[in-house]
Amino acid sequence: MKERIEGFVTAVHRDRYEVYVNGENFYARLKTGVYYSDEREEEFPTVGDNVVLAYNSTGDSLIIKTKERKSKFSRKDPDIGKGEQIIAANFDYVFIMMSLNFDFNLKRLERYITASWQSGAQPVIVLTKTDIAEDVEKKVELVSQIALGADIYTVSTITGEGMEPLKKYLEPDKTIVFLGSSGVGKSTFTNYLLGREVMETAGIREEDSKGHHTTTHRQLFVLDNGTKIIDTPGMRELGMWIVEDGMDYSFSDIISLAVQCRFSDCTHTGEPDCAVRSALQNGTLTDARWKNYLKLQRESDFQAEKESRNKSRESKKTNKKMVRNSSKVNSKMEEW
Ligand SMILES: Nc1nc2c(ncn2[C@@H]2O[C@H](COP(=O)(O)OP(=O)(O)OP(=O)(O)O)[C@@H](O)[C@H]2O)c(=O)[nH]1
Ligand SMILES: [Zn+2]
Repeated sequence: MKERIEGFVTAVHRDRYEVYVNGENFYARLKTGVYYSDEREEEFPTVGDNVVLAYNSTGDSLIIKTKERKSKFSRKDPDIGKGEQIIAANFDYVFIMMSLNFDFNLKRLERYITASWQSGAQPVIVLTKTDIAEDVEKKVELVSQIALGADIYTVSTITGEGMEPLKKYLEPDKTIVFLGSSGVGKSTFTNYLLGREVMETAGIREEDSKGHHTTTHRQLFVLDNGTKIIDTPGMRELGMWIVEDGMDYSFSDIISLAVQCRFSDCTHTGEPDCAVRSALQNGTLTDARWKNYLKLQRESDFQAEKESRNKSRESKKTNKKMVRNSSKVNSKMEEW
């Protein structure tokens, strides 16, 4: 019998995964019987996922299980029946990066913050390019009004100003993802953390199905001290989806309250130490706003239920389609 080991996914390619186990990166494939059966028991792994493998010393190992995720970013994808495409998993902090000059936009920031709380991780707001920005103090004040529960930092990766305090997030066993528009300085920031190595050179060469060599990029870095950094093209696209989709993300205040409740599954209907109820009592959260939020939730629950009904009806068809789509998504990542 093959040896069973655990590791985490550092890159997703067309039909191969890079998995990191005890300081070593190697290739693995999904075990067909587990991942491609009609009653697919396991979620397809994504970057950051902890997986169980049947180790093979002479070739690709086989991934036999995707372990439960503590956090995830996903995107509803109408093309795949069940409709969820997981972008990244198991991160602790979402560094929401926004530039203090041309890119500064509070509405967008609010969406990023809400999406980050919903992912199950902690948002950290990093306002970049202080060296070329104006009215920094005023902008920070505006951000603090919508950032409830998230810490705010201002940095310049060019001068190094403000970078020191962020080092406290770089703990071993913590994982960080970056969320932000193109050009705000995510790569520059990552290179700074990596000691100014050039990210581009971290690419690896892989042979695609037609025998062509394609250069792909690292999707998860491990810093010397063990901190993991996820930087996938999917995260870059996610930023755009969050901005473009029709969902109302303007309830970041309520979501940041809810994560402060004593119980993580608090229903805010009478549990002790409920941050939502106490905000309603002291007036920091108005009744009207709370009711509005509940209404929105009911609507999205109804939507989700409808989707799952449709899904079970089309279960068989969907499963086959999902397999096709997942390889499409992966190949899209490679093109980046
Ligand atoms: N003045 C100034 N420029 C910066 C700073 N950080 C990044 N830049 C510049 O901003 C530009 C974009 O930076 P990137 O790090 O590539 O931005 P990105 O967020 O990774 O962008 P994408 O790769 O498109 O997602 C580059 O020209 C950087 O040199 C900063 O703190 N101050
Ligand atoms: Zn509560």
